[in-house]
Amino acid sequence: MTSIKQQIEALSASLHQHNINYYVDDAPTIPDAEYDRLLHELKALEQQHPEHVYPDSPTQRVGGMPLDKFEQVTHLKPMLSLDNAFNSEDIQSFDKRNSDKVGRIEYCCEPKLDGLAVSILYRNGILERAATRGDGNVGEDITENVKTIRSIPLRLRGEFPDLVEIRGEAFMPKAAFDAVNEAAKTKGDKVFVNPRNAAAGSLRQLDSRITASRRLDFYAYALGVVEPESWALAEDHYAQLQQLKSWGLPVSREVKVCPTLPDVDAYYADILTRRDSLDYEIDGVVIKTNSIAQQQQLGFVAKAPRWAIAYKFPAQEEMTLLESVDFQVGRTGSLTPVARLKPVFVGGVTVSNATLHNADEINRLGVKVGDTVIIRRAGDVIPQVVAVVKEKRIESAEDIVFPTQCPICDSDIERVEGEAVARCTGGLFCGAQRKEAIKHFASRKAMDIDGMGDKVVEQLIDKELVQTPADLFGLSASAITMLDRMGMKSATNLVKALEDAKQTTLAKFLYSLGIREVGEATAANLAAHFKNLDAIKVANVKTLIEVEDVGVIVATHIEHFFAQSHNLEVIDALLAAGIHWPQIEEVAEDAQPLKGQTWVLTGTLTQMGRSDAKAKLQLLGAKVAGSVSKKTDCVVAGDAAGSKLVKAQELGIKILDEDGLLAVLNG
Ligand SMILES: NC(=O)c1ccc[n+]([C@@H]2O[C@H](COP(=O)([O-])OP(=O)(O)OC[C@H]3O[C@@H](n4cnc5c(N)ncnc54)[C@H](O)[C@@H]3O)[C@@H](O)[C@H]2O)c1
Ligand SMILES: [Zn+2]
Repeated sequence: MTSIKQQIEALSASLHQHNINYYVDDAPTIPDAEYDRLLHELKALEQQHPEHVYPDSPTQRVGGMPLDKFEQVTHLKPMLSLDNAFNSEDIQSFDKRNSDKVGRIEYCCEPKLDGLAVSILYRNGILERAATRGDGNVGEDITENVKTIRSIPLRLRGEFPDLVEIRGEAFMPKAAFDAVNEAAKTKGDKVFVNPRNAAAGSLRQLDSRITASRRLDFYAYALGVVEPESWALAEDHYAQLQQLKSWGLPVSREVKVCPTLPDVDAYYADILTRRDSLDYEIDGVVIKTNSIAQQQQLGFVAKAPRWAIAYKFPAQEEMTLLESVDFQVGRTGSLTPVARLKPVFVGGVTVSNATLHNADEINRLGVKVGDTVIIRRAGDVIPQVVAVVKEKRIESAEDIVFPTQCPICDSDIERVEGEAVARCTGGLFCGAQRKEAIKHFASRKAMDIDGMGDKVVEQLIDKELVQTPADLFGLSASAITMLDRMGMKSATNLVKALEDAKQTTLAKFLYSLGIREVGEATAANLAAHFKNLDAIKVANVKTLIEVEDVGVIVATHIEHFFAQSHNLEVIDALLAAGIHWPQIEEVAEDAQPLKGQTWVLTGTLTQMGRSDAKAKLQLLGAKVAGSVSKKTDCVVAGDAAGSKLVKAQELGIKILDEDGLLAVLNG
């Protein structure tokens, strides 16, 4: 059995290490809730065994420590932490303990901003020095960085003391946090776990240009040292904050005087409901004794004032076990790994699933099945796995393996090089992709089935009248009348529209299959190049990239699509249903009058889409380029054509308007 002393030492050592991770490296490895539990455990042990309370215990000292890469600043008055309360009873006993000593207390309530404490010294109204809290006695000189925060005045306004120290919270607004992490992910840099760590990491930069780019903000919440001491400060905390405001310092609009405890509870409840809509993170409210005289009577304990308390909100980060990973197929075939978690209460709800996004994200996190992970749920945002608690990794933890077959339709899964997302290639057949596939198939630029809108498609699938596009052509008018607001007349019209749609072109048919990245223009190029469907079915990447505008990625998608037997079955069924198109004639050289020419399209065409025009020009043999150069043979200038038209004029290149183009196309 370990002795109490050993237990206390082990807990202290662990908390000390977590303090370093959090305050020095800005990279905690466990969620705050877990840290708080460990600290609570230590406090309880120390209470039972006061002989083992050491002066350097994490319960006795502010957790931070100044880094020696910064100049050190000794605070004129220590910067302390706050005691925590987690429920209304905690607040009641806080109030009772204090009012027993000093009589009835009025409170001032403020949001507990989730950033880091900063002290700013103004001498004769000029910002002289700014420092972090550090270990409470010695902080770091971050003057240059603090000066980059736009809301902090470099010079005070109005009437102010000769020397005044302002204390407040520097924080990173939610939007700035998202932007910083988005950019870091793109660059493959380290991602911050939460806005607090991001703010601390940004403010403790040796290069203040980096700090400036991070869009930090600041709210003042207290006065430190003031000289001369006789200077007329207001007598309560709320009024002092108004003084700070009159000097030009930003003060939160949410600060409120709460005369009674029920007012305090109401304040807490109100701001908790608005937590998600605030521009910045808060992790609770700070309840302060409003009267400065009462504050002085109450004084301090080891590392916190007796006259204030932090009333914490439910944690937004928790840790739990990742039990398994499932793969969901989205409506466009994308495969999303979903973490199945041991249920955990976080952000006010019980969470048992979290998205892992894609393979890149899994690699970035280095997460395995069987790991203990940190889950973050802030507001309505879907729960995220933000980190692995590496120290809790078990030996039997297993790598997450992506399936090679679609869990819904068993088609091959492809992950094209350079793309983060893996996808099911069974687009025409896959149950997960059915609705999107058929909506696309029926759309105007594809098979152009009149009256087959999105709503109709959705109902046909929901009522299980249709599973693949081929089933559309077997629909009877009486079956169609089962849909909402579909009388016999409209149903008959729809059957007729289906019949009419069977007559199409190879290009439209290819486009309607919904092959990834095969748009109208590519479909037209494929049709013109291969001239019949059978040739396209057996084409491979090597032969496909010979087609105008088809690169390796598109070619890979096409090859994979036609390699799926289920897709081929649906195509056969479509042809059996009577879909047909005119044979594409071998185009003789002289039928390609624009062979060897380079054309450029610019401006808006009113009678056809740009991609249509491009495909038609290509059929006539022209190459269609994106920019004008000396090698350009002709520029088609639609409405509002701009710089390309000007350049063509400068180079003396032939210019056609839309009518001119139509004349060429219609031969
Ligand atoms: N995950 C980890 O490994 C780890 C390690 C260490 C600490 N922590 C977390 O850090 C927190 C403890 O940190 P702490 O000691 O810095 O204290 P704290 O953040 O709980 O409370 C004190 C701080 O609140 C801030 N504050 C915000 N708004 C304020 C306001 N209106 N008035 C006054 N102060 C305001 C100040 O910066 C002050 O220093 C806990 O939540 C703990 O879980 C986590
Ligand atoms: Zn599938």
